[in-house]
Amino acid sequence: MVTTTIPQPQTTPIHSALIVGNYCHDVLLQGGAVVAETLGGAASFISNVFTALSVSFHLTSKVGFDFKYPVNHDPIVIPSSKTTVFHAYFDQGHTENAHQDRVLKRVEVCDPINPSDLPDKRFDFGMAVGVGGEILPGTLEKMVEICDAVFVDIQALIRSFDKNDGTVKLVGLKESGFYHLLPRVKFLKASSEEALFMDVEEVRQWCCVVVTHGKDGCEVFWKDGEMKIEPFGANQVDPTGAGDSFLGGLVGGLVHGLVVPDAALLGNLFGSLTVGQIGLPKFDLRLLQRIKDEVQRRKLHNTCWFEGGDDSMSFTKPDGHDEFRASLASTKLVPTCLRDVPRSPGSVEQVIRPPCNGQ
Ligand SMILES: Nc1ncnc2c1ncn2[C@@H]1O[C@H](COP(=O)(O)OP(=O)(O)OP(=O)(O)O)[C@@H](O)[C@H]1O
Ligand SMILES: O[C@H]1[C@H](O)[C@@H](O)[C@H](O)[C@@H](O)[C@H]1O
Repeated sequence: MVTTTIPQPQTTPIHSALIVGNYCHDVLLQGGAVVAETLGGAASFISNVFTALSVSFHLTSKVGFDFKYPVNHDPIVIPSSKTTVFHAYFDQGHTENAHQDRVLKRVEVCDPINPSDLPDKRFDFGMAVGVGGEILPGTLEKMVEICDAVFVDIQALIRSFDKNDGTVKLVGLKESGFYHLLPRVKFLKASSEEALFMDVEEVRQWCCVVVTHGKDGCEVFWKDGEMKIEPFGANQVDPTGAGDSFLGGLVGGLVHGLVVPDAALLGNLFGSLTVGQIGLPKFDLRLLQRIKDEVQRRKLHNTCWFEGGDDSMSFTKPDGHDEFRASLASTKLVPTCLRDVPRSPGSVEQVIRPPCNGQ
């Protein structure tokens, strides 16, 4: 019998995604002076990358009556509360238990996100991406119940805040109150500073762990192996949100059918694009189109790894990985034009002067 294969149309898979974490106001300070004020929060950086990559999502975020930025996905406004505010001090780095490149202080805090604030429906995947302690253990528990796969930024779990001045400190993951939920989490992202507060060897038995290393790229750890993923060059002016955009790029890549090592390259690319701008980055439209074209050409799956694809295949560095990296790097080489830059949410930020010079 002769059989024919009907060619399938090239479409972007539709997924239902849930992002959970509060928007915040970021104030960048250097030498005792305010150098910029911008929209912040991992939820805003990730939404920005998802929108750039045409990934649709539902967002649960809380802000206060004073929230001052336009956003595409409306937050829940709490009339009796102020919006969470972080002050980032760029000349006080290298203190014990703090971010290496800056000291962060949470100077206002909005209400936590309760389990009852989450929608009563199921999602293909969810992202727990709090910044100010707003995600409670019960909230993460509900997320793992209503989402088929959950991605977690460890900063949502291990931050504590000094009682007097709000300085961000980190606690061990085991002591965080979230540890028992890790076997139900698919993916945990940590910066190299945050990774010191977890036992990577233990956690990788349960979920995929990715550790970001700033300008040196990232490492992916899973049960049976690990892999270093090369970075992209950048002229860093503000590191804020690099990890968030990284996570947006990585998950966006998985949604588009990339395997984990290739998706991590996309994460590195969006991290590098973010450090080159102050606050929430604006992506050039032609650059985005080139990135999306490369991703479409590269995708090896029609389903995602987190939808139960072949694990061994998803974690092996596939043939053509280095060529994919080179083609992504080349998307940045074509000169961009300011008039192509879309006005994204948060574009009314006030920038007074850059917080740090390129390295
Ligand atoms: N200077 C840089 N040059 C190129 N790429 C960078 C640079 N800094 C960060 N990146 C990219 O962004 C990713 C995340 O950066 P980083 O490790 O600093 O995260 P983070 O500490 O969580 O960031 P943040 O807390 O500021 O959001 C890195 O893995 C890398 O791919
Ligand atoms: O906007 C930033 C960003 O989301 C960072 O990832 C987070 O560490 C900060 O707390 C926040 O203010």
